[in-house]
Amino acid sequence: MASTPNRRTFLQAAGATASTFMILKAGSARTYAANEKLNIASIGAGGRAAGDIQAVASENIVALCDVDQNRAARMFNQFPQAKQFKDYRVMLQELESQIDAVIVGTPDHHHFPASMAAIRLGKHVYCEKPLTHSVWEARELTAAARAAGVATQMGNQAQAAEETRVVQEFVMDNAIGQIREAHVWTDRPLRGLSDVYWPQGVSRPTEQPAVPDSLAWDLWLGPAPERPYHPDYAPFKWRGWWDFGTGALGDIACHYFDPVFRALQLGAPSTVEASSTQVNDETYPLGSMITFHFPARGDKAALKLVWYDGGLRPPRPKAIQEGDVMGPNGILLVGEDDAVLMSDWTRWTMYPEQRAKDYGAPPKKLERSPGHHVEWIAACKGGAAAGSNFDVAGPMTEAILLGNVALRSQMREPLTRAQLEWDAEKLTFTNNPAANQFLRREYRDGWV
Ligand SMILES: NC(=O)C1=CN([C@@H]2O[C@H](COP(=O)(O)OP(=O)(O)OC[C@H]3O[C@@H](n4cnc5c(N)ncnc54)[C@H](OP(=O)(O)O)[C@@H]3O)[C@@H](O)[C@H]2O)C=CC1
Ligand SMILES: O=C1CO[C@H](CO)[C@@H](O)[C@@H]1O
Repeated sequence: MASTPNRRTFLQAAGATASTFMILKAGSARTYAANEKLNIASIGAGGRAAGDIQAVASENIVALCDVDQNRAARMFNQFPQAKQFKDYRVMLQELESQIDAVIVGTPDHHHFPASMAAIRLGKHVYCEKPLTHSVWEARELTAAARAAGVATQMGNQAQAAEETRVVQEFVMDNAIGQIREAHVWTDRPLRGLSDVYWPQGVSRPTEQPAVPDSLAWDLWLGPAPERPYHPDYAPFKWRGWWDFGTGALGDIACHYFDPVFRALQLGAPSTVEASSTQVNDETYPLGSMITFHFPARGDKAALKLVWYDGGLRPPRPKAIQEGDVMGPNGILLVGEDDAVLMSDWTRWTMYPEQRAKDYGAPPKKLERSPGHHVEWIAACKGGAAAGSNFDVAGPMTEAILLGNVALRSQMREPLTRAQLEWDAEKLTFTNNPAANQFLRREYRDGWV
């Protein structure tokens, strides 16, 4: 099933920004016959992208694009009929009329250019988390997807899980009373006490090893400023570098903030403030704490949400006895009378134990998901919007990435430890204009 010409809803004016070319043809959505399959292209075929491709393999996988032929080899072999590319710009141009939907499973610095290129052609998009690299990009991409009327999903798969429904039902049932405080923590970028997932708090390597034969380094860099190849960037370790990744916060918060945002119906924060170990211009710090304040919403009280990474954790609440595990990653909602709900991301548990026994389980009120990728495929075929469509994922990504702006602002005198006041409507910090420079980034020519 290929896109019909009237599925192409955008005309890109040269040099225009996303918000300047929202041209959507009425009635452009097409209908799908029963059992008709989507034609899907994937940008990224190794790493996480391989998992995303497998998850939609019941559709037609028509094209695979990866800058590293070795890492893509497994998917290339599994889908021999798929056309192979190294440059997604070329792929989208050549196969425009044969593609319905696109997966973006690249490192974070490509999420916006790749997703935006697909949306401009009227393609449905599944983009890995975090939705974008900068706050501005999240706003632009969300607006573009909405205007194009394409089906979208961000890759925070736990949004579809049973446990994410359960915590919402706990809160709907007022199980621990009004929630004014929440804490979210991760071990990233550390792996235990003596290992790391990826480097942070380091400076740029000076050695210049040869680029592996299988890797198109300039395409890997894409929109990011030019620099020599180093294995400390690709694969996987790009997460800790400002130019490529979004640090521990960008890596994990799209998973762990999601149930908090859903259960407590959070939108934009009113303030954000960071405290961390040393920050430099190359990498995110080794450890940080970021505090977000959210205003009251309907019957829900104002909320303080604190993020911890690099192995930092919140103080143990009274309700959780010493000896009870507060693992390397977790989420804590603090209610009234010392009651809390805590998750290790697989299961939510209420404390104190006796209160949990007396309460039991919350009434089942929410519809269950058929699966995260299944939701997106159904939405592409005209079904309901997926749970992390960009209207949901975009605003949460914006809020999360504000934390990185607060972190980076610490480097600039006189911004040290400033509490940044956020005007979401105007996409600007009102009390600290110097911080606004970190809301967006520059791109190399030819990418956005
Ligand atoms: N939802 C989830 O549970 C998970 C999500 N993720 C997300 O998935 C994304 C990818 O992460 P991860 O798989 O660890 O990263 P990798 O570094 O392994 O990159 C994934 C693949 O994309 C390729 N790639 C890199 N740049 C391009 C490009 N310009 N065009 C096409 N392909 C490209 C990589 O090639 P190369 O080997 O050369 O880099 C690699 O094969 C991230 O956004 C991450 O946050 C990651 C893990 C789990
Ligand atoms: O879920 C995940 C598992 O860990 C990876 C490394 O931190 C993340 O990128 C990914 O989103």
